[in-house]
Amino acid sequence: MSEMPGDNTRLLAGSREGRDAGPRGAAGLAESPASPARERTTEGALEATARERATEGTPEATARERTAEGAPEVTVLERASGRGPEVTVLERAGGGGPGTTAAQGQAIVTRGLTKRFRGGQVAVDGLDLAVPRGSVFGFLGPNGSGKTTTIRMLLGLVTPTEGTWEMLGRPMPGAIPAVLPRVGALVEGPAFYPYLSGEANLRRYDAADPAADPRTASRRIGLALERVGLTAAARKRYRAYSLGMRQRLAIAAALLGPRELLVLDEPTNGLDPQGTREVRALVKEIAADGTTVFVSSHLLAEVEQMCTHVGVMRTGRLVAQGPIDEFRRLSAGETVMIRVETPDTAVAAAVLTGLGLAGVRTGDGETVAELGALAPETVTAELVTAGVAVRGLAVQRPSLEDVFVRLTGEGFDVDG
Ligand SMILES: Nc1ncnc2c1ncn2[C@@H]1O[C@H](COP(=O)(O)OP(=O)(O)OP(=O)(O)O)[C@@H](O)[C@H]1O
Repeated sequence: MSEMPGDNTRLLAGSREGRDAGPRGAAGLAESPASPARERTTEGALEATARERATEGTPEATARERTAEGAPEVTVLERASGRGPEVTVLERAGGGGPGTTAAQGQAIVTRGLTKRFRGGQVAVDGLDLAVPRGSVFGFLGPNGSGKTTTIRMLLGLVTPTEGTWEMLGRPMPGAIPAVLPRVGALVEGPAFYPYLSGEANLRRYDAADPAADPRTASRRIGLALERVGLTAAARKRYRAYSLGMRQRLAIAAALLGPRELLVLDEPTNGLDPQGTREVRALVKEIAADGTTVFVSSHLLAEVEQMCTHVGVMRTGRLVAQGPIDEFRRLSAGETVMIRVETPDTAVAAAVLTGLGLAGVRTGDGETVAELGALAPETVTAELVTAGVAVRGLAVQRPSLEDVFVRLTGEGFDVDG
């Protein structure tokens, strides 16, 4: 999505006025604006802040969960309100104590990054992002939640209204000339010529980069094609490429040169299932080579498959962030339910209550309870012994999506 011409937002630090500057025309940012207050936990732990987004005056409940022995602690402060809590689960930026700047362990750090478009639309609101080096960071959020705008700010294509950011340990946008050559990006797909081969297209692309040495172009292009698995199809015309091959060529264009960070905006959007699989596999391969990958998506399933870390956006705000394993651990700690399908709902309820299960309730042809530590086979045996006609029995374990919905109040597309 491109910025409106004449956007005259300005940097808080006042280093630039008026129009956005291109990547090479950017001036330095000064001090970071104050970040929102945030509950601190111990070194390496997750941090959490909760903000009320429901009605005033509701009682505040505090829940502290220790997920596992020695595991990072997640503090969830929530208001007992009708809607889900708004929780920011933030991993502390790379081991830095108070007073340290963005740690070298982070590929991207933002503080209070905000974009307000002309007309007042706040596309990104006070973003505090921490993307560890070596991670595959899934930037997850529904359409319109501010992912593209964030990526464009990170790359210096759109000027933030407020906030600061660092990439590869350097303050931006001042360090853009030094940093961007080490960053590959795919924001809007590059336009390729249909009648030229993949290789010839990359050659044109490479030639347009003033920083690229023409004497080493062939080597760069060969390596990029090899990296995305298109060496054999290098001389085929672009129009004969499948959707997946086309997207892999676009990623090759972002990989012309050694990159420490690859930024991909919805790289599987519009692809067929085969193309989607190819791109996901490629992302994993690139990450396995040591490149940090920051990839946006509106599909939770995709982020789950590809990513080691996740940041969740909703209406311009980052509502949860951390290693995907931590979210998995949270989901493992959630209540497992048992659902018994039976015409004998009252007897079944009595059996489950007798077994000490909590939250027993009956519905139309079913009895439901929290399974707790009991084995489902124990429950089944007791039901049968009591003469309950069991037509079906299901154990419902919460999914990662359940955790995200609880944390963010937001559902995600789960197809693909
Ligand atoms: N140039 C612009 N001028 C005004 N509003 C804009 C501009 N670009 C984006 N927006 C608005 O900012 C919000 C966030 O858009 P953005 O494209 O960043 O979201 P997204 O999460 O990437 O969604 P999508 O995947 O649909 O692009 C949207 O409401 C969008 O309409």
